[in-house]
Amino acid sequence: MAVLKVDNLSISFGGLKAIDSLSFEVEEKAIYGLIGPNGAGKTTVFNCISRFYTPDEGDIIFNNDIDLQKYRVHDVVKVGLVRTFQNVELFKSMTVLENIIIGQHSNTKGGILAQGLYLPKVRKEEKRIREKALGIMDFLGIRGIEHYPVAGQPYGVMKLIEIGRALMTDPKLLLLDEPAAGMNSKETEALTDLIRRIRDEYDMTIVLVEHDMSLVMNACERICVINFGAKIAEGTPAEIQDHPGVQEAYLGEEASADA
Ligand SMILES: Nc1ncnc2c1ncn2[C@@H]1O[C@H](COP(=O)(O)OP(=O)(O)OP(=O)(O)O)[C@@H](O)[C@H]1O
Repeated sequence: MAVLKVDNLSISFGGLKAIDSLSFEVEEKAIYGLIGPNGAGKTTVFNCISRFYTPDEGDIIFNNDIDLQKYRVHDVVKVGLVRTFQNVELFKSMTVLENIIIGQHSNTKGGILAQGLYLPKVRKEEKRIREKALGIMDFLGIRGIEHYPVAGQPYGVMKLIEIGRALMTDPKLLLLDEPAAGMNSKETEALTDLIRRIRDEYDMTIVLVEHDMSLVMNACERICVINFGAKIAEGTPAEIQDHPGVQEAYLGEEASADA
């Protein structure tokens, strides 16, 4: 079953067609990569799926029959879709644990009155949330820093905290925007393994945008390549590596960088 279906998606900014009739499907429990040269439109696709942008044309169907365009940006998490950002978006003066717990905000049980009176069920709920966050920190290998502020943490750790916050929402689909950016090769290797473990242990589907080809080729089972907002190839990592159109798109990028 396709957990995400992007059908004929287009969006323009002024005269620029950032996404051009793009279609792709992501099977349940897949790790799916969306790649392409700088400015190809990858983050724009994520922004359309997660409702930051409203496309000019096309459909985005989640979990078989949920039309995501009927949801507002802060409601998509309730249907099981969550994303991380290219530039880490965290509350830097708050602690690591507080940042992770914020992810649970949409799923908290207990009404305003119960919370205001701090009734036993609210205390029990807080304990449950705290234990869940600490369990996620254990899983991510960042236990022990829960009471430190996020500011001052290494960039690679901040990326993990952002993933932890996303996991708190029990997503069915996780969108990772450049999870390896700013990581060294050892951290990227560990992240590749972690992405697979997240899929397996949390039983979810992952779509990632990434420039680091070692992560893309080792973590993803299927890859969609876009350039100038349009799909130029789709297939397994081996098929994508051998695809002449893909090599050309990336070589074009190198040539313009050299100029
Ligand atoms: N809000 C916006 N207003 C105007 N143009 C935009 C907007 N968002 C994206 N674009 C343009 O759309 C195109 C695609 O941008 P996008 O950020 O999606 O590319 P990308 O593939 O994610 O790039 P990179 O790999 O460099 O992050 C670019 O030309 C960008 O300048």
